[in-house]
Amino acid sequence: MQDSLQQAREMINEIDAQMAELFEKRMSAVRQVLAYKRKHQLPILDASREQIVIEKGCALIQDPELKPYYEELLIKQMELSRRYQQVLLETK
Ligand SMILES: C=C(O[C@@H]1C=C(C(=O)O)C=C[C@H]1O)C(=O)O
Repeated sequence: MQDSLQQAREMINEIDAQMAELFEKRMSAVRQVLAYKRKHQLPILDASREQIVIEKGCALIQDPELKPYYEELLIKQMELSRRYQQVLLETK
């Protein structure tokens, strides 16, 4: 039991490390999007793009039970992305 708990948590640690790396990469791409928006005076929020991100993302999830959780994660991620863009816009 101890062993299987430890194994599962090690797997979670590895997955979290990969996700942290991907999160930084995503935010780097977000900075590039912001540079374009700044240049062309576009708003941070693009609701139609967010809908596409959600649809494409959820289509990648195999287990239907997990789809609503993943959708929530994507929504939160984009909210953070917009907050980050707002901070960059105000400070840099
Ligand atoms: C990054 C963008 O800005 C916002 C954040 C998004 C995201 O994090 O995926 C998507 C749409 C926008 O509301 C974008 O327009 O692509």
